[in-house]
Amino acid sequence: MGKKTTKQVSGKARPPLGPIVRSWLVFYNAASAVGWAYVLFLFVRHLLYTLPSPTWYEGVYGAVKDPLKAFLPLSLILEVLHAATGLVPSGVVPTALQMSARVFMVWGVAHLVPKIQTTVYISLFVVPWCVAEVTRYPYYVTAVLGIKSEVLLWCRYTLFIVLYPLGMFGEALTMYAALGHIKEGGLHLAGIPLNLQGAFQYYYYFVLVLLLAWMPCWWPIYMHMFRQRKKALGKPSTKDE
Ligand SMILES: CCCCCCCCCCCCC[C@@H](O)CC(=O)SCCNC(=O)CCNC(=O)[C@H](O)C(C)(C)COP(=O)(O)OP(=O)(O)OC[C@H]1O[C@@H](n2cnc3c(N)ncnc32)[C@H](O)[C@@H]1OP(=O)(O)O
Repeated sequence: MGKKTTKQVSGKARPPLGPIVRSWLVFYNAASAVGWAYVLFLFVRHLLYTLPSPTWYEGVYGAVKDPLKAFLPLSLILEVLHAATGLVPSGVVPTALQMSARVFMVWGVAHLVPKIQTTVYISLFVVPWCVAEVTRYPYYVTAVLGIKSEVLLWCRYTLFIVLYPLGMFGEALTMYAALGHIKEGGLHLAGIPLNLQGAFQYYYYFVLVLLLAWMPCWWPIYMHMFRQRKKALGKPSTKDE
């Protein structure tokens, strides 16, 4: 009833954000941007220390693992909570799939399978994650504050076209390579080898099923991003909705 609403990329009309929600989202998005920028910084610093060595990639996981292990599970919970409570108009399912996929890659694959940590595959997904997030979160900060930044808007809804397939293939290759090590009994928890004769032998099948699920789960999210892009960067509609 005469309530002021704004219509945005999500296509959902929603009332303007209150000061507490706005402040929280600015804080959360700014902190996330800093977190991802820090991971990218650790990666670049590692490159500067190790290049042109042909084995530069071996220490990448060691360089970036601590912040990733700490803040990815927290951001999974918060992003899903934001979407589920309507604080942000994101879909709960794509958000939950996207974030749990990342937590799984770090904790369920890289952490548990030490032999995978020194492979080049780690860089194939960590770099696309970082590049996507150092533009996505600053874009959200400007969106929440009502600031228009054409550059951030363009980056948020364009870079994913390349980064998403790259990240997905990096993740899939990592899982595929990890399967071989898991079969050989290369599953470790806190440095202790896990007994593959016991319940942990099922972990091989668990990772295999997820690897097979990656493609069908990834494609709808990628298509979702193209729809968002069309709404964000497409020609403005002349129709008044
Ligand atoms: C053990 C279980 C494991 C299960 C795994 C199952 C398999 C899953 C396979 C998945 C494959 C994943 C591959 C992937 O990991 C590879 C990569 O990520 S590579 C790097 C490139 N990636 C990206 O660019 C994607 C980054 N992620 C996202 O964009 C989101 O997570 C996603 C859910 C995919 C899409 O987000 P969303 O729907 O929210 O789109 P929008 O950004 O357009 O937002 C819509 C509106 O909501 C507002 N919004 C959203 N978040 C915020 C926020 N934090 N603060 C403020 N506002 C926010 C946004 O502004 C839009 O608002 P409006 O409509 O008003 O304009």
